[in-house]
Amino acid sequence: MSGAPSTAWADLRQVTVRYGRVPALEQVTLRITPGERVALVGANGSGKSTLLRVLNGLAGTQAGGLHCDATLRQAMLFQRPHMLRTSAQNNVALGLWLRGTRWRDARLQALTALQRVGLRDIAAQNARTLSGGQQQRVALARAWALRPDVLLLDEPTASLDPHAKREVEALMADFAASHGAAGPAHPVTMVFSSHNLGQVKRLASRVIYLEHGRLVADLPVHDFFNGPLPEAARLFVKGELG
Ligand SMILES: Nc1ncnc2c1ncn2[C@@H]1O[C@H](COP(=O)(O)OP(=O)(O)OP(=O)(O)O)[C@@H](O)[C@H]1O
Repeated sequence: MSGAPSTAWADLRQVTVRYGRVPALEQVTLRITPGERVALVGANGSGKSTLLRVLNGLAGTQAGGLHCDATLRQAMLFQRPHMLRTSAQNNVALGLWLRGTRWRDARLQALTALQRVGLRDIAAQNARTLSGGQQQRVALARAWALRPDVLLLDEPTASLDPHAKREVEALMADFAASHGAAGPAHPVTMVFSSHNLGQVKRLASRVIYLEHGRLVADLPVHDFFNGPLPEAARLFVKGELG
């Protein structure tokens, strides 16, 4: 990732991503500053996951400029977390070990992270046997243990029941209120995609609405839900809220 230095964590200018002939993002321009809680909303296929993948460096761009502050650490969570066939504690410890922490210390730090998500008691259980909600909490502990400055989440609660959804959402709020390795002056930046507009209202400070890969609205959360919106975004909100 390259580009002009910027105080923003991420600075995208006219970014375009295509999969073959399929346009996934079209000339998207946006800046995200540290500490923001940004929700990405839009219909299926509107480009939310692609935008998260661009921000995480997982997707290549065909056009435009992209700068991300590489000094800030990132972690990413997906709708269905990938758990290795070993204990929850080892699943968390492995992330730390891969970054150079000694295995013994990694296991100890993993326990602390699991405690933080309320799963200390099941640390020894095979992670693959845990419920979807518990697995997502292990994934949050895995991210937490790495003390990221930026947390990217792709529909993290989409496949969870209402109770598990609330638990994971509370942990996301807790995570967003904390700070990463850069220190207390640098609150965590959170970017998440969601189809749950209630969740967006509760967690986001800013909402980005995408349609067919284009950024159609980018507003503070209050304005998104209370102010005038472009027609497509207004109909989307009306439809999603039923
Ligand atoms: N690996 C891929 N190969 C080909 N096309 C892809 C690929 N990933 C995404 N696309 C296409 O790019 C467009 C944007 O997809 P993306 O997954 O970013 O949307 P989304 O808003 O996250 O959708 P959803 O809400 O269903 O998760 C869609 O038309 C999709 O079919």
